[in-house]
Amino acid sequence: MQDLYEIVIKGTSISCGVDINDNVKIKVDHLFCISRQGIIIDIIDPIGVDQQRYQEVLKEYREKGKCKELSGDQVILPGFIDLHIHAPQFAQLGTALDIPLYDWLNKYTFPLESKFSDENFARQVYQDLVSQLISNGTTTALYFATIHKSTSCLLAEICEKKGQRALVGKVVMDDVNQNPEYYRDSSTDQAINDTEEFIQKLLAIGSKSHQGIYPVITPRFIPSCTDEALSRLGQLAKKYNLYIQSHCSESDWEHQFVLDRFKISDTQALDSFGLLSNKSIMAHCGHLSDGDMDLFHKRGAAVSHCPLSNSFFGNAVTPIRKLIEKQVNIGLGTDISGGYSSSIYDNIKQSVISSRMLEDGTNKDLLPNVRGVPNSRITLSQAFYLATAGGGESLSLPIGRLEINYAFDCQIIDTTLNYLSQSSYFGKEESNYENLFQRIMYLSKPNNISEVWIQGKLVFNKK
Ligand SMILES: Nc1nc2[nH]cnc2c(=O)[nH]1
Repeated sequence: MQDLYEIVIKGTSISCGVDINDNVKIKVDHLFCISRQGIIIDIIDPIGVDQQRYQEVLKEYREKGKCKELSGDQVILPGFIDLHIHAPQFAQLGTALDIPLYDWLNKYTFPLESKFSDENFARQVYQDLVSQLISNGTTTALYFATIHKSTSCLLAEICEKKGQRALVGKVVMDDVNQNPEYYRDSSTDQAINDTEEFIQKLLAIGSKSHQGIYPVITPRFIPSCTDEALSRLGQLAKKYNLYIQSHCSESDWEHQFVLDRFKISDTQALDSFGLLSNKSIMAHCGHLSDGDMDLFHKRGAAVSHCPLSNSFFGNAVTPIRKLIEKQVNIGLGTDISGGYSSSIYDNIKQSVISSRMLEDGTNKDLLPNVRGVPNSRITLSQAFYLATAGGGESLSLPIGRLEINYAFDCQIIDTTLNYLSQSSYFGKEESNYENLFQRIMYLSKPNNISEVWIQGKLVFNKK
């Protein structure tokens, strides 16, 4: 007879609470029981009513050699969900952040992305990127590829092989007046036909994958697309019930461009083309009006908050606390390479810092009472929520929480490196886990991540 569980993991987890305003939830030395499909189907507490079952399951799975027991110096965190990555831009990560968005796109980014017609080049960059993201604890990734159909499929295949859950879009840029000749779809028809072929290929890859691979409708942003492409992409999204991603009100320039072209906001324009749905994830959104936020909420659309990138290109701090209060779905994104880091940890930190600067204001020459925007700060556990459960809710997938019926996507943190643990100073009482959580968020380095699991499979092992 088949075992009930494929594997049992014994260890201590830190995961977010039910609500974004709750503190993190700590489960000390629990048994996480994982099905063959990679789903957490049972979590057993060593104390209380489950005590006897705990001992029985522990004994049984130890004997079967199917129990993995973490040490007291290891902690399980949910894997991170990165809701905004430009995969080709990994090749220029950490460079070229010296000029505004429009110039950056034309001077550095479009020339780089145009090279992804070359399959060998694309393979090298995409393999390095996916490996690095996984080792950074990113278990689900929402990617923009490039305009090239075949290497966009290649990115999905690489994710599938490496075991990362991925949502991938072939980028559409068809407006001859807005995109350089060397890097644009050759016509609107071709952009749409390539997108439809790409969707079918990804649906086929996804149907065979263990962890999930999904196609995404990807108009780069309104400035790069014709009205016809935008409306046909909206129709394709509806026909196949697909995810949609784009940029929305990212900078003064982009926000104003759409206002000038349509006399309505970016949010309203995306909506008018059928591109704002409960499967839409829009990057940045730093310049949304209150009405735009209400429309996001009404449609169930999500914001991918990219605080590092926004510090360079956003011209403003995205008011995340206000979006939370308006019950808009929000997750975090690295925005490689508008953000210089491929780590969601760095974006958790920056989201807290940016929100504090928004609240306090930045110009010392103004009086404190007019310097900032009151009630704008978010807490560290709210930022962690965005990186985990918030990402899962944005994608409507059962990911981002270490709870029953969620995928077992996790990162195992070694707290002995980089002085994360304070137990040698203060003892090992449970009350220190809240501090440990904060130190993991603020102080950990990539080498603190010793293992990464996606959909119940070990996909990264530092050893
Ligand atoms: N940050 C960012 N914004 C964009 N807007 C359109 N394209 C891009 C891009 O590649 N990065």
